[in-house]
Amino acid sequence: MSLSFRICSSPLICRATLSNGDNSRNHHAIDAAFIRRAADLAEMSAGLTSPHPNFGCVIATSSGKVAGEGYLYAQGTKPAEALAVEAAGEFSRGSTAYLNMEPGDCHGDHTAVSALVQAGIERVVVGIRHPLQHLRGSAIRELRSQGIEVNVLGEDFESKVLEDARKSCLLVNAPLIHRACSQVPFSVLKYAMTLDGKIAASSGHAAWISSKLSRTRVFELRGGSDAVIVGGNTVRQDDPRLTARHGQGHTPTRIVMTQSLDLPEEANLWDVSEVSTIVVTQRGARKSFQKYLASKGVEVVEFDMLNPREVMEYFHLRGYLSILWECGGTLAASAISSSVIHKVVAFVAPKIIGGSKAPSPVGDLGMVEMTQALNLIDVCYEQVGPDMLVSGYLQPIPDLLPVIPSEDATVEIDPSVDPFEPSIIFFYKTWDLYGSFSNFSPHPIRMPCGGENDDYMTWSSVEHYYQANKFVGVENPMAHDCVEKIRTARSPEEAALIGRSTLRQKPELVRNDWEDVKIEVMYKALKCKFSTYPHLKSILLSTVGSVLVEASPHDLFWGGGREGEGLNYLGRLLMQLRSEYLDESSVSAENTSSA
Ligand SMILES: NC(=O)C1=CN([C@@H]2O[C@H](COP(=O)(O)OP(=O)(O)OC[C@H]3O[C@@H](n4cnc5c(N)ncnc54)[C@H](OP(=O)(O)O)[C@@H]3O)[C@@H](O)[C@H]2O)C=CC1
Ligand SMILES: Nc1c(N[C@@H]2O[C@H](COP(=O)(O)O)[C@@H](O)[C@H]2O)[nH]c(=O)[nH]c1=O
Repeated sequence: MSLSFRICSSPLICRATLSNGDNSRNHHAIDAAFIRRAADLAEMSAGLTSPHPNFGCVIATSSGKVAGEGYLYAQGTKPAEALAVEAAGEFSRGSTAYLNMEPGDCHGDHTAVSALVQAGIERVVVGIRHPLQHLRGSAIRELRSQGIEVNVLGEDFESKVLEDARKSCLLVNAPLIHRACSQVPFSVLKYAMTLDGKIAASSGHAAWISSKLSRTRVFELRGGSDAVIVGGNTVRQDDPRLTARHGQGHTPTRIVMTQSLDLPEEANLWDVSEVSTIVVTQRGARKSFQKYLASKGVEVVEFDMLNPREVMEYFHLRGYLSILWECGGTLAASAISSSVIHKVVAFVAPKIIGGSKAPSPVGDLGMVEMTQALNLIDVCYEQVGPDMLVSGYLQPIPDLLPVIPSEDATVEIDPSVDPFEPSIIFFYKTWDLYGSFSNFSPHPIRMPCGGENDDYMTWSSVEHYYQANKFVGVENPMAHDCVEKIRTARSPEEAALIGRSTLRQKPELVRNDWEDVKIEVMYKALKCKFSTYPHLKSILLSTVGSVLVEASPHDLFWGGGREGEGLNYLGRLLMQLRSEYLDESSVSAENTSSA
């Protein structure tokens, strides 16, 4: 079965026609086709302004007619959903709205949600949930609370055709999804090469390999990126402009990566009258040239270790979502080796230039056998004028299902958690609302000291017990001293300080099996604490259904990390304990009722 669209302008009544005439039975195919259309619309907003989430919306009537469409023009402009219902007018009432992605903003009068509600939309189909943790699920909940049926692909129903449609939604917002899941911007390596695999002649001359049409596509790619990056050699060789001459809004920042800072005094990139340029270099490189660049308005950023990963982490922190790499093979190889390149876009021109010294798109990666070659995924082929455009991903788009902070395994640990709409309780400092979950909370526990005699001792906090256990059982008087120092430490902070610094400075005092037993040690201490203090157990049980996350930005093992990158083992152990207490109480309730 095939589905075809005719897009009309005003009055925007278009038709999605099922070729076999049956438009009632195959709902999945219809939903999938409209969602793909919403993703195509979303794609249109890429590059009109600085990259932002791309939103598209299709309003379809119950008979499968497209009544209205819209896409977000730029951040702060009318939501795609509002544009679509406006276009659909009275046809919105009772219709279905197809959204490539859950809207972020759902409170107030001029949001996507209010537009859909006020227009009388009956059903909303969402391609993917919003990838950012703090926004995910809110709009869906709000729509449902207003009585609108909401279906999310992959959650409410699954099929191959819907999975493909969902993928198009992931792809159209790949940079945002990467931002939500990793510490680097989404990076695309683009190059133009001859049929014999050269990106320039042996002389270094490269203007031009690809056709004018292909180069226009490059302008569009630039327009959809936050920044374009090249290496020092490309600046010396090509004197590029790297502007997005596609006639529309956004122009990306230009970035030059150079170790030597041995760059020409006159270069197109030093003209920052329309677009800015940032030069990233090794700390201390050519200070006088740095001053010269600064006088031209070029920003220079020094790095202790100039490498693609450090540079990408830096631009991630500066808020960059997507980067287009237009460098030569030397820097490209370094970037691929550092795993910062996610997608490759190659224009292959039907030309042969030859030359054993002519540069190729990717320098040495240290591979010696074809079995080591990197295989692209989701490869696309497209003819652009005389050239062939081959693109594909070096790394898959991270999937968003199911979404639990820090670890998908949370649901396995605690089945009471809804994998799709987890409510999250963060705890960290002892004075916070759930501060008693912290290991630093002032709740002494009585536990065996772990030595040979296994006498019970009182530990001022879980932290005291946990830190001391690093050195328990080690046949060294200094280890015994350390345990005692930690046990008598005046605060959990002091206990942590002694434990952590001794582990770093005198690793020989740490028990050999520490890495294997530390989770068990923590679990026992937590179990003792929550069993000793009934009111703490009640607080823990009151959180049923919520994900517990220790909001430590530094501790990526016990805590959830700054952006959910931590393993959150403390949160996980507390959820496990909660689950066990729940099981115990349901067993005792059963016993009481059967007695
Ligand atoms: N057809 C096409 O699509 C393209 C063709 N070209 C052509 O390629 C040739 C240049 O290729 P190439 O020499 O590989 O140029 P690159 O753009 O890869 O520049 C390499 C330079 O990048 C800088 N650099 C900074 N950090 C690193 C790092 N960690 N690893 C590697 N490099 C780093 C260094 O600059 P420094 O020496 O200043 O310290 C290095 O010399 C030119 O002939 C150009 O015309 C270039 C781009 C695209
Ligand atoms: N030679 C070559 C490309 N080269 C890339 O384009 C840069 C020049 O950009 P600009 O100065 O803005 O026109 C150059 O430094 C290099 O990064 N690109 C292509 O699409 N096709 C080509 O054939």
